[in-house]
Amino acid sequence: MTAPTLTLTSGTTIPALGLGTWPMDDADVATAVETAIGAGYRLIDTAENYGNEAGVGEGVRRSGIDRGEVFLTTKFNEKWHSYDGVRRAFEASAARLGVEYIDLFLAHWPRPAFGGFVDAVRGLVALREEGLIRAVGVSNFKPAHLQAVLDSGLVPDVNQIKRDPRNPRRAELAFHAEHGILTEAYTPLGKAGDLLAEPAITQAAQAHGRTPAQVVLRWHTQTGALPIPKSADPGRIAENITIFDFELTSEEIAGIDALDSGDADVADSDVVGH
Ligand SMILES: NC(=O)C1=CN([C@@H]2O[C@H](COP(=O)(O)OP(=O)(O)OC[C@H]3O[C@@H](n4cnc5c(N)ncnc54)[C@H](OP(=O)(O)O)[C@@H]3O)[C@@H](O)[C@H]2O)C=CC1
Ligand SMILES: O=C(O)C(=O)[C@@H](O)[C@H](O)C(=O)CO
Repeated sequence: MTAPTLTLTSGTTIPALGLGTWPMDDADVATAVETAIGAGYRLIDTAENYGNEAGVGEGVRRSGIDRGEVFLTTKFNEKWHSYDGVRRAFEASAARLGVEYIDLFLAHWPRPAFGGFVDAVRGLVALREEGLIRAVGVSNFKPAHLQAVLDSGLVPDVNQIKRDPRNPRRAELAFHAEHGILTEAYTPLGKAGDLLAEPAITQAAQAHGRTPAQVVLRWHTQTGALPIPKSADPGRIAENITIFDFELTSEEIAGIDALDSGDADVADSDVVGH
């Protein structure tokens, strides 16, 4: 199954679900990416920090798909947080991936103590204007970090944050929506722990003849986020994208919404990151 597309604020289209690739190494990720593309995935998420961009590029090439058919996302670390640094980060990531352009390039963490994230976004916008990247992204940015970017007249296309039914991040999603920023959800399955045994999820799964993971991923897409589940298993890779042919009811969504722990289990991006 292929995911439908969404349109980003800058006009670029993006598949509505992607494959996460951390912590796969180059060899494992090449196999997973080739499998995922065969299963219909068109969005792959990687990062400089994962050390597997070369494997992602290899998987895309092995799949035989045209470069233009796949939406490649990668992220750069704090050491590149300056206007010119972002260009060098782009050149390094593009070389490892073996591509001429990157679809979505993200500042992986804001690292406010370093003081360069606004300049980094400015550098990303310049790369987008030159056609070297198609969309501008950030990750783990709090609304306050985004506000500093917005105050500089810059609007990222995407903020990738941790999100699952116990951590629905409603305030962040509302802020993103207000400013035309798409929310990507990382760790969307809560790492497939006991979340998947929650009755609100298993009951919906039973009602639709689906798995709990499919229900959680469908919840993400029906509540305004783009999930990037990681799997290295061919069966689960296919399972995770087969979610666009059923619809959760508003009662089922409300039941899953009620799993909100009220105390987001999220790393403090004023302090941690890379
Ligand atoms: N921007 C950031 O700072 C961060 C970004 N990320 C990105 O988000 C991606 C996803 O997040 P991640 O933390 O991996 O967590 P996920 O919530 O995607 O969970 C991944 C785990 O769930 C298992 N799994 C996958 N599908 C299923 C299924 N259908 N049924 C049961 N188990 C399943 C996987 O095992 P198996 O492989 O065996 O299927 C793996 O153990 C990362 O790979 C990375 O690309 C992650 C963390 C931080
Ligand atoms: O997975 C990510 O994107 C992260 O930022 C970290 O959670 C992860 O631990 C990492 O990048 C390790 O290299």
